[in-house]
Amino acid sequence: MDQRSDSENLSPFISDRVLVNGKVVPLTFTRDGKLRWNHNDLRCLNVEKEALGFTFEGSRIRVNVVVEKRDRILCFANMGGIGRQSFVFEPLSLESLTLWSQKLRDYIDSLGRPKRLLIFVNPFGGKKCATKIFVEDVRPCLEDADIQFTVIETKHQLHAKEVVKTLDLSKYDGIVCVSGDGILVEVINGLLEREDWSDAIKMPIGMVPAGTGNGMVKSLLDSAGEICSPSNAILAVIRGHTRSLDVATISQGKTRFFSVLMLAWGLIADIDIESEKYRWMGSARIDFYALQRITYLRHYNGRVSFVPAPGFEEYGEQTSYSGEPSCETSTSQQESLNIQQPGYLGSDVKLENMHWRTISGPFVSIWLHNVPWGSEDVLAAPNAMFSDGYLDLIIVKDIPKLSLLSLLSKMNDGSHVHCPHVMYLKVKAFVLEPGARIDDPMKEGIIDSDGELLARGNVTYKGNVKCYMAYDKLQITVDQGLATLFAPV
Ligand SMILES: Nc1ncnc2c1ncn2[C@@H]1O[C@H](COP(=O)(O)OP(=O)(O)OP(=O)(O)O)[C@@H](O)[C@H]1O
Repeated sequence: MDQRSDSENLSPFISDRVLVNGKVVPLTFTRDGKLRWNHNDLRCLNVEKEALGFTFEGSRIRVNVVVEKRDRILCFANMGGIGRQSFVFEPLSLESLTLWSQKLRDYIDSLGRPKRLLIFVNPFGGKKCATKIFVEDVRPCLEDADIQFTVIETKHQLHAKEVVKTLDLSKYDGIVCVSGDGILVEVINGLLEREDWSDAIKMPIGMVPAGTGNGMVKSLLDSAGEICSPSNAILAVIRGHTRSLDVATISQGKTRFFSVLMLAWGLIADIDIESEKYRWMGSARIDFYALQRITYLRHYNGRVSFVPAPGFEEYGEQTSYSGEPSCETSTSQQESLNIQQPGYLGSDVKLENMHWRTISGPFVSIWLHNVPWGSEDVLAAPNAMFSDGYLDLIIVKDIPKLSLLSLLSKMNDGSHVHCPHVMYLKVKAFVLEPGARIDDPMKEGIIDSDGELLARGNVTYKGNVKCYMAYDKLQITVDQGLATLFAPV
């Protein structure tokens, strides 16, 4: 809260007569960060909220401003809800010009905004329009804000992760992903696989929606009441506010995968991954394949164990920690990704000292979520919080097909969690022991984390993507607020 009195706030950094639109007017820059001038009527510009930066044009200063479209008078570019404008003034002497630029620079610097960004653009993500989004929505704002940036267009899967693992992080104040959630996950994994992971993971990461799901950036913008658009997303980066984000470590033997969005096994994973073969249908592929999966509903044997958050202890049966998953079975699909890393090993909490509960299958779906939105129109876990140190667990065991259909249709507003066939709780740690299908014990399932194929069992989806882990017991722990994201306030 601003402790300063009104008179302190209104005392000027600088007050002077300047030229605005050919007319000499008094202009004041007060300590509350507002520029005030009188041009026919009293005008006020909140530098922190509205100004991206300023540039010189000879003896004039151009303050580059963003305004919501409904407020705009003049707009140079249509940015989906946001317009770019500028306020130009001309100090009457060289000394005055120097003083104005110094005061504005000092104020903007005091806001802690990033000055140098590394930007990944994934031309392959979503509708393949990341490059267009970068050129039309992102770059003009960065230029207005006078931010230096280096752009890397990702060339293949794991390219962003490779870059981040060896990057000289001292050259940047943040990393921005113009992509879907996949590049974010690669960046997080790259940072945590570095030897200097404990410093590296403090690097703020920004997201600009250019993928299919965009669950993370939707969660960030929605939590601030903003629509999920590239312009709102890049403004959050430029303004430089951050929030911390829980990171889940999924481990199996010595293999680790760091997840920030979700883990799914059963129905959701099957729909997410297997519907890839209908990618030619566009976004309709998910609905089409979901219908197919409900019609021929699969039930999986298996077991989940978890440490419930306070208030959720009534779920499941009491059990004890069954020990770390050690996976001997290295499948051929997993080998190239199952590499020992020198980085972060996961939380060092004493899992054996915690109070474990367990639920046995058959299951229709197991879904763990770190943030509320799974994609722009799926509010998967309405109570999930960015840094509460817990994952939201959504379990569906048995359910009539019609109820399941209605449940899926309720996911766009999060009301599916109130369905009587759904268990919805928060957990601190989690163990998954995935089994085979009830109807055909020769067939197993898929484990999906953050849109990546984490593991696949026998005789299921045959995509040519390699898996990180074997279809076997795996464990998940949560590190509260380990990562940092640029976020609107
Ligand atoms: N040039 C490229 N060609 C092919 N794949 C790429 C390329 N660059 C990155 N990738 C891979 O594309 C995958 C998907 O990327 P991204 O997450 O940006 O989009 P998406 O899957 O459409 O969106 P979302 O994850 O939000 O659903 C990532 O796994 C990434 O490694």
